[in-house]
Formats: sequence, C-alpha cells, structure tokens
Amino acid sequence: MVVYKLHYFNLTGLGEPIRFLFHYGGIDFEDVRYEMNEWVDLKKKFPLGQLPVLEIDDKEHVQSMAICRYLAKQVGLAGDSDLENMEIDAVVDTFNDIRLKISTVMWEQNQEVKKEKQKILHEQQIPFYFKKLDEYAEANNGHFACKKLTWADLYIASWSKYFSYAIKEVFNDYENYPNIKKVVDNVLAIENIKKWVETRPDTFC
Ligand SMILES: N[C@@H](CCC(=O)N[C@@H](CS)C(=O)NCC(=O)O)C(=O)O
Repeated sequence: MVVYKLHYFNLTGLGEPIRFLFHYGGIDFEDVRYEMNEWVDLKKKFPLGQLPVLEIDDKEHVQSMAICRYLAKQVGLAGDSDLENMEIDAVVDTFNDIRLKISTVMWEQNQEVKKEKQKILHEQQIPFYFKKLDEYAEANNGHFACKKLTWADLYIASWSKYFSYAIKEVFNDYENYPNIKKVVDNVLAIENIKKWVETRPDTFC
C-alpha cells in the first residue's frame, strides 16, 4: 500500500485542495501540520523551503499544483483528454491569479499599503475575476470546466474557508456570483468532503 504524508501549515491554504482530493478519493494520508512559530527552524529541512510537501513512500514531492494534478488522476477527477486537461488547468490558473492577489493583501503588514491594495482588490480585481469564474460555472452546467465534476471544482471549493476569512465581505453572501456559489455548495455537499469539513481542525483560515 502506498504511504502518503502531507506536510503543511495548520491552516487550509495550499494544503486544503490536496486534503480535499485525498478525502474525496477515500485515500488514507497523514496530515502533518506545522505552526508558524516552528517554521524558522523547519524551513531548511524541505526541498524548496516551502510547503506543501507530499511524501509518497518516503520520497518528497513539491509544488501544490503538480501534487493536485497527480491526485486528481488517482481519484478520477482529471480530464479525459489533453484538451479537457487544458480547460481544467486554465480555470484553476485563472482562479489562482485572483487567489494570489487576495492572499497578498491578506498577509500585507503595512496598513497603509494594505488599505490601498484592498480598494483595488474589491473595486476592480475581485469583480473582474469572480464574474469570469461565475460565467464559466454557468456555461459548464454547474461546474467550472468540462461540464462535469473535475478537480477544478474541488480546488476552488477548498478555498472557501480561507476566503471566508480573507474576503468575508464578498464571500459570505456571494450575491453577485450565484453560479460560483452553486458549484462550491455542491462540492461541500459531497459526502466525503462534508465529513472532512465537519471534522477538520478548527483553524482561523
Ligand atoms: N509554488 C508553491 C508555492 C508554495 C508556497 O508559497 N508556500 C507557502 C505557504 S502557502 C510557504 O511555504 N511559505 C513559507 C515560506 O516561504 O517560508 C506551491 O504551489 O506549492
């Protein structure tokens, strides 16, 4: 039996899409979590000095997107063709473009800069990207790509807790983005995912 060990921080972030994929597929894995204050000493122990890292039978693998694509194939949530995989990758990359902007603002320490960035985020960047993603969800019968459940749906849904902290003003009602909300709600209602979300460690984001 393959032994999986996921190393990530004690929050959702880039670890959560991987956890969602493991739980969706009913695959056992060890969910190793680190606190931020341990990180200075631990950083040098990992290949790129960053997390997540997935150990598969004692070999370390880096880069969350590569890990997600690998697991998506294992659990049957990859595309059925190169074209489908490109469609899935494109929507996930688009989501990550805005996700990264949201994260950058969330972790900004300079309050002046943060305020300025927040304004651009809320007035321009979120409306632009979320409207696009909402259109994808509408055009794909309640999914983000390929008119079927793929890892793009799980990926985006896995960020909901993080977003409910980082951009609660937008995320709590999703009024302007009903198609995104529908996909996210449907993923969160999948039995294995629901069970995981109900029982996962309670972290701030
Ligand atoms: N491209 C990498 C980015 C990983 C990354 O940015 N990880 C952050 C946490 S979300 C990290 O390890 N930060 C601590 C550091 O860089 O020291 C991936 O997708 O895995």
